[in-house]
Amino acid sequence: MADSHPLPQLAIPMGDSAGIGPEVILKALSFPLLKDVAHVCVIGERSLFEAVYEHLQKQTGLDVDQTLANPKNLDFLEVGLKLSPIPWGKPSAATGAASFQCLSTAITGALEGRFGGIVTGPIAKSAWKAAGHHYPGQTEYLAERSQTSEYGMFFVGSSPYTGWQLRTLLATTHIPLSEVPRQLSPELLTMKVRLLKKTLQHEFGIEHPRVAISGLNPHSGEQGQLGREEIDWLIPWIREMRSQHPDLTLSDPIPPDTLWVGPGQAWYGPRDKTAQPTTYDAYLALYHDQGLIPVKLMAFDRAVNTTIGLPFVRTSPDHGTAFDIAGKGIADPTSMIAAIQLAANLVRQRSG
Ligand SMILES: NC(=O)C1=CN([C@@H]2O[C@H](COP(=O)(O)OP(=O)(O)OC[C@H]3O[C@@H](n4cnc5c(N)ncnc54)[C@H](O)[C@@H]3O)[C@@H](O)[C@H]2O)C=CC1
Ligand SMILES: NCC(=O)COP(=O)(O)O
Repeated sequence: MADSHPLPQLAIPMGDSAGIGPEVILKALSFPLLKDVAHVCVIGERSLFEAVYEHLQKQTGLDVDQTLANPKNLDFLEVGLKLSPIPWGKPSAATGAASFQCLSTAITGALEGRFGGIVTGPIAKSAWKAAGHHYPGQTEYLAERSQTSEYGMFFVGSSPYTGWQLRTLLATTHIPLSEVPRQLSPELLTMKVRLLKKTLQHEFGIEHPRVAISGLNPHSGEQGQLGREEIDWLIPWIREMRSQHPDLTLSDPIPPDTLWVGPGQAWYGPRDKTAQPTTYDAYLALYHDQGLIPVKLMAFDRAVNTTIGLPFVRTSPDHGTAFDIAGKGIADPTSMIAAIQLAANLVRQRSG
């Protein structure tokens, strides 16, 4: 397939069919601009998408010609699912098994070179568990299937107000908060910084990246008074990294709250138009919510989650399954559109 088609080849596994995945896929693929960006193959059953299309048409009064792609006009890779009627808002072992099978099929296609990238629909981790698939998320399954030990969860969002791009890597991801200090180590951060530098240089064209590192404790420990990780190993590790990577600028550990003041100003535009916010090319957050609270405050409707370090491109909208609004026709596809655009750009970058 890849040889006969000049556009990047992307697979979109549908995600959990009880959620908004199929809806945001149909909405995103109705954008004519995306036709020139990538060739897309939806992984899931055409009949399921037809049922979603008909439901949204009948139940919500959407002007379907304007807002939804007609499944008749899309390419599907079917995997033999039997999931109708759609269980709106009610994930189960069956929907978990189905979303897992769709992702698995997409990964096989990417590993065989049929797809340059995968744009995942949102899944419910609990439904995967109910189906017997004990992965913390799609990221970890993608890494295992591609035998990738060094990978990272990286979020990218462009401001609609200023055009500034917020890029955030999470050092640890789907683990309990109590585990974070135990899992953080100089070795783990060294790997994450190496991956981040490579990504910024090769995929975002930033030759000498500037990276801000968050402290772990309030006020970055306040000289050990509020926590010792910064003094005991984080600051010595940063010094060592600076000597190993002269082409990279690394900040000291910045207090985890004030770290986000500059990005907030750069995202919304500074109040004082003459003041230049202090910003970095990327932000290394030490745990999931330290990075994702600011990302979602600023960019929930448009940030993209991308897994760096894989042998193929993987992006995803930053939101989840949104079971509370499934089937209502009100899901916003902006993040899915951005995920498709970023995946296409990254595939192009990789193919030179
Ligand atoms: N990449 C993935 O597969 C992800 C999956 N999840 C999964 O999603 C499930 C629900 O997680 P939550 O924390 O509730 O997050 P969520 O993102 O699904 O929903 C949070 C809130 O935002 C709203 N929302 C989300 N996406 C929206 C959209 N496109 N348009 C309009 N409103 C939207 C929802 O209605 C809800 O009120 C969980 O099972 C979680 O594991 C969460 C994040 C990423
Ligand atoms: N909150 C981010 C998230 O849950 C990403 O999940 P996944 O992409 O690993 O499935």
